[in-house]
Amino acid sequence: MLLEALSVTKSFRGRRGGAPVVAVSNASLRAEPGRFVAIVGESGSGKSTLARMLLDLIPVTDGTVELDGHDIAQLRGGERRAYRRRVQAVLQDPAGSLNPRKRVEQAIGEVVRLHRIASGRSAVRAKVIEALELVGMEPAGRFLDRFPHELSGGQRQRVLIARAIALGPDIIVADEAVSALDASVKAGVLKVMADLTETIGVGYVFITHDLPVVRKVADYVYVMKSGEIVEEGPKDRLFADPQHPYTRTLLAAAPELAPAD
Ligand SMILES: Nc1ncnc2c1ncn2[C@@H]1O[C@H](COP(=O)(O)OP(=O)(O)OP(=O)(O)O)[C@@H](O)[C@H]1O
Repeated sequence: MLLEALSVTKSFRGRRGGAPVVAVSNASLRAEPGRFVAIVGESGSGKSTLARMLLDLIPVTDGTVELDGHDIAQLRGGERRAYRRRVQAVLQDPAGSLNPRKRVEQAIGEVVRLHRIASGRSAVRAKVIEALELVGMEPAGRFLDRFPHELSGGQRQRVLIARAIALGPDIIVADEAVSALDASVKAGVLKVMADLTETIGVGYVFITHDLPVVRKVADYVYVMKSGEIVEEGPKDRLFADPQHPYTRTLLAAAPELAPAD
């Protein structure tokens, strides 16, 4: 399975007749199962817009997003539903990704039913428990009846990850998924995410402005600036020998990440 953005551009209509905003310009990237790909760049560089195009939430203005060589804009009905299952979003919890009135079992269980991963109360529950265990929430039974406000920030983020992996995705597009967490909690959640590339073989497009995070977990890095990908490469190469002045500036400004707990 291969997910690609091929020279994608997104422009938004300018406010009150102003010039259009080109949020993403001619960007190409590749993501595949088992691989941790990161997109870094400062606020407003177009990362979230690129993520939303990959997730099929907004259409591209130009270029294509392709799954195994098929333009996702052409997908219909069942094919589009399958895409929505295979490419999952994990956003940061403060964005209101979890409904405050739903318990953990319901929050995860309802997407499991919706995508027909399992049906029947006990099969759905088993799937929910399996997903919670994969993100380190053990014993999972303790968390099933909790509401989001009864969980810590790190636990809420794990529930969001569990909800995504319960569907057996190939790729998770994570937009600032750990950015709001305290340093030590962040390291734990990151480790859970990184481990999933091996335990279930999921791949990531991990969007962040946080370079220490990238340094810790990414295999391959794309650097975005003003809507363009200005540099890309395997993490070790990029950190050891940044080519673009913007990448060098980013690296110079990055603090160290706290050690994992
Ligand atoms: N719906 C929209 N209408 C108009 N302009 C938009 C829209 N969405 C994003 N933009 C603009 O596109 C540019 C890129 O925004 P985007 O949110 O993709 O950047 P980002 O790198 O994700 O930043 P952040 O880290 O702050 O979320 C910004 O100039 C933003 O104002």
